[in-house]
Amino acid sequence: MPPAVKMERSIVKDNTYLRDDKGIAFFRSGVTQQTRSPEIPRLKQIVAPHNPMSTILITAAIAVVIPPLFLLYSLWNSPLRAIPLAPDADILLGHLPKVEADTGVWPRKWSQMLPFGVFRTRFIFSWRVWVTDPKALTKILVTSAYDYPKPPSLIDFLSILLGRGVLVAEGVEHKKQRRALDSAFSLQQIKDLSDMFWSPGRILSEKWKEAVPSQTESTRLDICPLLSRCTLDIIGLAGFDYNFDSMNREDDPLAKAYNILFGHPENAPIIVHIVSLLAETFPRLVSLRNGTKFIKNIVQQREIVEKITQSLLDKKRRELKEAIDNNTPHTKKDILSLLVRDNLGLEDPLTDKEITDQCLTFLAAGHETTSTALTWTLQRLADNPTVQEKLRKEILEKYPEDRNLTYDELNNSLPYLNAVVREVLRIDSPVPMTIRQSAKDDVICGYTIPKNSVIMVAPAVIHFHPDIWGPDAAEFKPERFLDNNAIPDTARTPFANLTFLAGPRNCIGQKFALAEMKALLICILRSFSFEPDVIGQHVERNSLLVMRPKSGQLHLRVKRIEGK
Ligand code: HEM
Repeated sequence: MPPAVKMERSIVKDNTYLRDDKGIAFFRSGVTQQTRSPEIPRLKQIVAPHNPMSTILITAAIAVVIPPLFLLYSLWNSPLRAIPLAPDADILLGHLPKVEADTGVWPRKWSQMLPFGVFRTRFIFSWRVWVTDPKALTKILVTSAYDYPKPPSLIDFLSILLGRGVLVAEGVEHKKQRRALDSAFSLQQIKDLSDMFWSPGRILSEKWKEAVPSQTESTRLDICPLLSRCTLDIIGLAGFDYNFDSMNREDDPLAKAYNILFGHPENAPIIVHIVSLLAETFPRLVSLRNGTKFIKNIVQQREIVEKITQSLLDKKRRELKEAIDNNTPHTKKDILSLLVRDNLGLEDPLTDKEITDQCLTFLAAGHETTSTALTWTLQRLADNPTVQEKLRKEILEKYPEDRNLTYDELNNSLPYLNAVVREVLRIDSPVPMTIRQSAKDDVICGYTIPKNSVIMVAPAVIHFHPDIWGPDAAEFKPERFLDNNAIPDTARTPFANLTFLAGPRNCIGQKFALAEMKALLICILRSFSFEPDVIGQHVERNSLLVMRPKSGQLHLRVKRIEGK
């Protein structure tokens, strides 16, 4: 017979009790045989007060109460509380609803009413530090860029979407990838690629002509879908010589998987948003997010994309090998072909996975950014008929014949087009804000920034600040980019204009994007004029990664240009 003490312990530990009319029977986990103890009266005394339900309730109460208390205490105790706080916070959600409403509008107001340089908002349980001061931005984006990575929970989410391409990689991994990509995005390379913009641009025009039959009356048209398909086709061709042909057909497997991946990330279930926020403080919670149906579906689609991009990579390798074996020039111009070629000569070459992850990265970074930039351009032109007319006149006078312009012609011969594009990208930056998290303690604008603080870098705020861009900062005025003297000294730093960010993580595709926007605008403005659907209508914006119209649509009244 085992000693009484030993039995007591095993019962309490096993925690599985049954009471019968003769006393207490206890079971060991996994042991089916019922054992009865002669020590029953004493055991009864020990075990009887334990009610499993109350234990569960107490544990649940602790689990619900302790983390918020801990978070509240961290908020209250944070050195970030010395930074000026934006007003208008909701008691529970803080500034989150206002920051999410109509991109940039509220943070812009706060930045202009609080002292210049830095201010703070609250997202439920965590502070966000918004930086507008150029010296501080130099540190965050350039001199200490690798000490301000993207927040780990964002990296985790982006890795699920994109793999670990250059947009997601951090530190040495990022430096390696960026070096490997540099020559594929060199000026010469972009010049070679710019011929690829014209054919999709003309298909877009033809499609719109079908939708806008009359030359005398305007037609109400949602301009978003075809602009989006057109830039998808361009990045497919330029990125990896892949023809989605998405303006003509909808059954391409890569386009289908990609559209599910990136369709509408803002439609993710609320649990995904909440866990993402909490994961800033409790990183392990990301596993909860990753178990959702939403994320599992994303992983499935990414696997489809990965199979296709791997077969594209194999094709590029075969083409390169053939050229080498036959001693013929390797004439492929797409970014993936160049990456495969350049990779051969690298001391520390990219792995297959690193290369295929770049394909998804190019799609994600280079598709919606450019199409939404064009969406906002057409809206600005519709609202500003004088600018629209002046721009069309410049294009038609300089190039009456419809032909493919070279990169140099696009860049150097149409100053007003250049000014319009730069102004739209300033005032309607497609990436209106980006987010970083300090990897160590630091001091910014004289304030202590402890490790793990979340930093907001927001073109949608900086570009509207009168202390940087002058009193007309909020106005759409392409002319400011025609006359160098019209730009105040405070705006003549890379940190005043952050559409493509700055520093080692700036947009690698910016020359490509500018040339693409110009080529497509030429194709469009030759054939169509635009008016607002409703005069004076404000189009609300929404941005998870890219700033789109909130409704997902933008209707304009479109008319054919006579004779075109
Ligand atoms: C108007 C169009 C575009 C805008 C406004 C834009 C803006 C940006 C911004 C703000 C970033 C930095 C994001 C961050 O670190 O938080 C970025 C990064 C990037 N962009 Fe663009 N982009 C545009 C078009 C393109 C195109 C066409 C491509 C490719 C062909 C491209 C490729 C990339 C890549 C690969 C990165 C990651 C760079 C790195 O982290 O080293 N972008 N872009």
